[in-house]
Amino acid sequence: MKYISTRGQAPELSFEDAMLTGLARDGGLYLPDEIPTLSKTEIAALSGLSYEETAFAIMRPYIGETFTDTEFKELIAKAYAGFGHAARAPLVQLGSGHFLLELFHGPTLAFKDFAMQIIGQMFQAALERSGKRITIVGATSGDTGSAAIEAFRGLSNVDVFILYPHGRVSEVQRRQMTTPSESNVHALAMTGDFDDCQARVKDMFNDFDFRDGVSLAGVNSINWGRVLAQVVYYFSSAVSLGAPHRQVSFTVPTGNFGDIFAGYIAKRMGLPIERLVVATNQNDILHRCLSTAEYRPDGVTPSISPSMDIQVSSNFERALFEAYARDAAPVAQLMDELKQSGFSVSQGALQALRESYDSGNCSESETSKTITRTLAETGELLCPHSAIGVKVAEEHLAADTPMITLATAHPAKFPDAVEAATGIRPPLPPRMSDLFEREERVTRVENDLAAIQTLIKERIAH
Ligand SMILES: Cc1ncc(COP(=O)(O)O)c(C=O)c1O
Ligand SMILES: N[C@@H](CCOP(=O)(O)O)C(=O)O
Repeated sequence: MKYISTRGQAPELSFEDAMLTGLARDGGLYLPDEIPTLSKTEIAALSGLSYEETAFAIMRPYIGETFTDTEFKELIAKAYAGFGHAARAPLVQLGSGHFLLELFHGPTLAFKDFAMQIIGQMFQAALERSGKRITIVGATSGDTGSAAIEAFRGLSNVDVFILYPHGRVSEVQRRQMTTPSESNVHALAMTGDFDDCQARVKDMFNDFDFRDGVSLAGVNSINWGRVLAQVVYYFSSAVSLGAPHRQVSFTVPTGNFGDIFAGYIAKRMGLPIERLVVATNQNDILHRCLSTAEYRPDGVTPSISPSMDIQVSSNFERALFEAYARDAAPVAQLMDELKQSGFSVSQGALQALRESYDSGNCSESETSKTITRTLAETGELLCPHSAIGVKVAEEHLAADTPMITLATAHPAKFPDAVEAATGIRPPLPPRMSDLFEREERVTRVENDLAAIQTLIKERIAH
């Protein structure tokens, strides 16, 4: 299988190279040249498998010769061994036809662990083989950064730099990034919002001297490997509710569009998904675009769901590529327009997007009320991001099709918002109970590309 760029001007790569490359050299995102499909019989055969076995079955067709079957099974086993729940991604029932997929039992308590843990294993194996050393630079609104640091801390052939928006992540998220003591971990608190952090990361990829000089790699969901690993839990959850003999729908709290795009891939692979619902917070550019065709970022407004405070949604580019029938030219054109004031999606592409995705948004007060009400009605304590999913899902429930809402983070990552809504301050799991006593190590940086590049070069020279 070959990987192609959404902008059509970068070399085609193997899985291993696409994974280690991150952003394509034309600024686009890599996607497989064709999406493999599973027959009904093959999907039915997933029933009763462990999460690890399902991960192998779903991801294997994409990885080509990168790992042997035995190697890949070992990497998967190591990736999920540290999860705090035997099912890895348990499904709980919230109400009639409505289920919650708990994706927060990994080491950093957010869904990012599902992909980052296996990416960490795959990077390590590939780097050990090649003897190469890389510099990972990532942008985070809180969860990707902590998951990446957890996956790469202490590795001798990797430095990991994480840019997060200063003052705009929760204290737990910040401490998860600033308290690891390993010298290859570099938490950078940048002035600005998540979109600024992500833009600087993309600038670094587009500066080829810098990129090649530091052997830059990316673990944001610009990396296809991240999206691929997230496809697995769509299959595991749908099959446990009766797929492929029954359709299911999903609602996904959405920011950078990686998670819901993984659902789209699952559907293209043959999983009978009736609807994929994009749930946004007040930074609802995706909902507005799906409603009006207009994609015009107007600044991020901080919310109680900070991980979704995003207006320049990276993976929407992959969705556009599919909506334009994989024609890279209009996608490249729209991405150029995005650098100015934004763009309008053509009517044909809008129709294609609407065939794939429904959408809804959720205000701050609705988010809080949903946390309060869900606890009272079901006993489930939601994080604000998951609450947005639940609220929007409730607006899209259909009589005959079960709805699965993705619970993307543990409530203890956002204790202030949860306590304000319920009076309960959710405790951290015992393994993290000393998080607030650990010493923090962080560098404050301005939104200044050259200064950040200099800092990175100086740090890796040591
Ligand atoms: C807790 C949480 N929920 C939802 C999202 C949105 O996911 P995505 O960016 O894949 O759309 C994120 C981060 O992006 C997150 O950290
Ligand atoms: N919400 C994310 C934002 C980055 O998303 P990614 O999936 O592209 O890494 C975060 O928590 O950092």
